[in-house]
Amino acid sequence: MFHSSPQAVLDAFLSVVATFKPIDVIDVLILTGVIYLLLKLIRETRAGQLVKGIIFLVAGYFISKALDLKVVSYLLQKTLSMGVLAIIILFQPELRRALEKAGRSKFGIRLFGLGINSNEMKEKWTPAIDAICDSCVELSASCTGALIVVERQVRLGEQIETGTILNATPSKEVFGNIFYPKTPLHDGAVIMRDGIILAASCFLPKPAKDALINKKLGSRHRAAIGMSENSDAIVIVVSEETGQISVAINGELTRDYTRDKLRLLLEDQILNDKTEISIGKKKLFSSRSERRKKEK
Ligand SMILES: Nc1ncnc2c1ncn2[C@@H]1O[C@H](COP(=O)(O)OP(=O)(O)OP(=O)(O)O)[C@@H](O)[C@H]1O
Repeated sequence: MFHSSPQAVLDAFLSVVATFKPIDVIDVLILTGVIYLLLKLIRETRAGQLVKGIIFLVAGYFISKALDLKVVSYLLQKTLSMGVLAIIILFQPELRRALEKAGRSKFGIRLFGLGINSNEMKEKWTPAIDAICDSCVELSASCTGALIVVERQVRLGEQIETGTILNATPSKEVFGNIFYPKTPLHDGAVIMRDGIILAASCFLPKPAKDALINKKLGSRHRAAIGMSENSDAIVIVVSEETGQISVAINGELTRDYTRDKLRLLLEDQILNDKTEISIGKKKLFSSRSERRKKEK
């Protein structure tokens, strides 16, 4: 029987303190970190509703137990024990994104040695950045729609499989040919890896909350937002309608890039490996912040 008198609580507390070892601090810190990440994941996804449902089921289980409702408590117990599997299936995209995010964090990259030496990056990407900037300016002037994905730590094999492998050295002529209307590869996105045009005509994922996005944005811009939400890729869009150059990073689309601003951003992001946009651009759409506002 549990005695909850103040003396019993104090005794229990003192016995915990007496047996506390330095390793327990690490134990507590890890548990705190896991709980913090879970709460963050729940806040940022539709998991919040599910957690409310689980609390409802747990409360129902204890009430039915207390009232000795055998069948109801048996059914609730079985439902709850299957809950873990259901959560994994229902939240597969969110769990996957969270694990990918952990893997591409600075700690994860260092831990698994995935970082690429900066000289190597410069060698591979400097001519590619030139080609992207030159091409975007030309495509913009002729109002030719374009979608260019720069792959970073997260591999985009799933999207690459939907397109056609090219392995081409980037240049404004090659980009011009790919995106020229009515040619076989103009539809879809180009994916670049290690400074090379790896594939063209690739299909990109939709944003998680398509309905919350500015209605003025068409499918090309939405695909750019979706791809940048699902990975750490930089996605460059040239609008067929207005010729405007936009960039999506981390689910946020920023617009009105000139050649110089685009070059600055790409150098900053790719060569200096910045994870956030560092030039002062007005955000047209912020999927995460907008989502949070709507969910409040
Ligand atoms: N999921 C996707 N993955 C890759 N490319 C896509 C995707 N959705 C649309 N596109 C590309 O965008 C084109 C359609 O663009 P749409 O006019 O709907 O978009 P938009 O954002 O209004 O762009 P624009 O300003 O260029 O008109 C398609 O022909 C295709 O090339």
